[in-house]
Amino acid sequence: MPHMKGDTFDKQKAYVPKPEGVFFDDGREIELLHFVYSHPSIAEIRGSPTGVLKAVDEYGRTKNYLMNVGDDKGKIVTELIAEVKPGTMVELGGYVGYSALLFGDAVRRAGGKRYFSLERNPEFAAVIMSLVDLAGLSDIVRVIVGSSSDAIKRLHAAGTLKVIDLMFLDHYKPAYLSDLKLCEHLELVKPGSVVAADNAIEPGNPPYLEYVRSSVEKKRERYDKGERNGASPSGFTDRTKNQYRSREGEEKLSAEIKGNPNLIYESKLVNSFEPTGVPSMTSKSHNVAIIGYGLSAKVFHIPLIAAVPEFKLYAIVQRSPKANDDAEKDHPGVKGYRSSEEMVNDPEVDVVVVTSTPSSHFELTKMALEHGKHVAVEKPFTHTHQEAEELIAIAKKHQRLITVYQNRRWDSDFLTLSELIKNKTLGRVTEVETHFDRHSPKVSPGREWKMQDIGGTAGYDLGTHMTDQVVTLFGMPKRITAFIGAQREGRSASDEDSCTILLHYEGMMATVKASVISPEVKQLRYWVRGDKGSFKKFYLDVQEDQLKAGKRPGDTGFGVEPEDRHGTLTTIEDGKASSETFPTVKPATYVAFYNGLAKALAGQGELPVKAEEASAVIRLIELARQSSQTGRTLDV
Ligand SMILES: C[S@@+](CC[C@H](N)C(=O)[O-])C[C@H]1O[C@@H](n2cnc3c(N)ncnc32)[C@H](O)[C@@H]1O
Repeated sequence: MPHMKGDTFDKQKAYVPKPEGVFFDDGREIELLHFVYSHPSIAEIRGSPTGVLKAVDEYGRTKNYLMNVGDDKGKIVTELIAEVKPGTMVELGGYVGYSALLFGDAVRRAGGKRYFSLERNPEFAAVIMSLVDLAGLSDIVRVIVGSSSDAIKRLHAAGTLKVIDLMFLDHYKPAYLSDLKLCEHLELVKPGSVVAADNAIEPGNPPYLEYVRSSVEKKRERYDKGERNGASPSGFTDRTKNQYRSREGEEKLSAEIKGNPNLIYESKLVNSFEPTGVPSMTSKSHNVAIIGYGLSAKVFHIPLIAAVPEFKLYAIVQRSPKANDDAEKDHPGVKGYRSSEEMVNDPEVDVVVVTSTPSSHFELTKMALEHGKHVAVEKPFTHTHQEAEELIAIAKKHQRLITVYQNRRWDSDFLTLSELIKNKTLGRVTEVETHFDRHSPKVSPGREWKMQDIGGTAGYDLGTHMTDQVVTLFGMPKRITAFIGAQREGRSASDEDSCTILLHYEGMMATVKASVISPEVKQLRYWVRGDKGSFKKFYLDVQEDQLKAGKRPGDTGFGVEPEDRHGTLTTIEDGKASSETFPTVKPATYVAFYNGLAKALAGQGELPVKAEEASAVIRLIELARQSSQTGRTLDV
């Protein structure tokens, strides 16, 4: 798409700024008609869509603000029209006809037949008709007066509208999703249809964006549950919700419609400018800088960031690139920094992702926060929980967000287990075993150097993942007993490579286990028992291996566990046990972490992992190591 961040706006064509209070329906629309019809060049304007548009722009520049799509954003859609060549195009929300003139003309030039402009306000609709007539576009543009959902139903029932090749959504924000689902339901929007939505990011339309970006599986799950459009819109400000209320009354959404969950949307965000010169959409896109260019950056963070449209990989800090390992070569166009100090002074950086060695997390995170950046820290958050608390305080002071990449909260088998526990299938849980075992009896320095300066891999690496999962499900334990040591031959006990951590709860014990000596055909992952059932699961989540093999979020099968790896659910009825394979849920995938962060940055949700939660986990790891060193059970 042509208009990306960095493009400039031609100030000469700027409309007058949008006023804080009333900005439409105060007589300006009729005044616009008089302005156009009494224009000195009316003779040349007649019959010319471009001429009428020019006159409308002149009014917006010299008289009053108009909520038109404008020249810049308009270009994105006219280019789309030239590409898609729609036979039939529909716009929801016509206002004074700017988009109808611009796009109706483009549809005609691309060989299309019909442009429907749906406008709820009859006075605005009359303005559109008048300008369309003046521009000589009456043969192609039809203005339909009424609320979009009623109009769509009527056009469909009359057989006038059979398919929508291209749809432009620019009306009542909460109706974007309900009207899209209505069009899916009536099979007006079907495979091959293209939908362009204005203001999806700014001022924002989270329900719509979430829907078009959801997987078919997720949509189907909701559909099967009977989820319909909410009659009362959520996720919008009152100003947006009530925008047209005073004149038009309450907007009625077609709440009975469930849509077609089987459609797959390819979703793209495009940055541009409002006709006033205010950037549209760009303001909420965040430049990300990654500190460190090792496995974690390459395998996890970079592909996941690339999957979230609100983020742009902007810079990578790599201290010493090598001929065969050079971030700048691997990512042309991304800024390369040799030092984090230099990077944090770059005002373009919005979010810093810290993937360097764990012992450096504290200092680098502190520095980034103090330079006004939001920070996502790779796990383990810090070495000590005092450090973690200090970072939380610094983030608060600077009003920045801080989160920790505890990605295993989005392991598909963990989400499956969470479901089983939440819906009480297992009854009252009495024992949890969570394992991260492998058979690697030889020391492999490549894997472990990263953790050596904070005491080996066991507690801080695998321990933090698994403890975080347990705490996410059950909260903080009351006491802790641990054995953390070395299983590999010839290692001193302080070279921790394995751990058994017992987390004591009221009436429940959780065992967190990481072993490096575990000769098995298939490794145990979870064994969770309750008074109604038990869940046993082998194998690890597939995402890490898939990412390492080059598979990317959005690729077919990403995150999906093969059926022969699914877990077993055993339940008891009348004292008799029976077992069945229990399907692993379809994954939210690790992208959920960055999607959550984007939402939190937009003020539309909580952080995906709260730093306080990650700090509590570090505290448990510290206690576990202390318990192991002293041979005692410790209170938490
Ligand atoms: C942002 S303006 C449209 C601007 C227009 N597309 C352009 O670029 O020239 C939004 C319009 O949607 C109309 N509208 C709001 N809710 C509507 C609904 N449910 N059905 C049809 N039109 C609606 C408003 O009356 C307003 O004129």
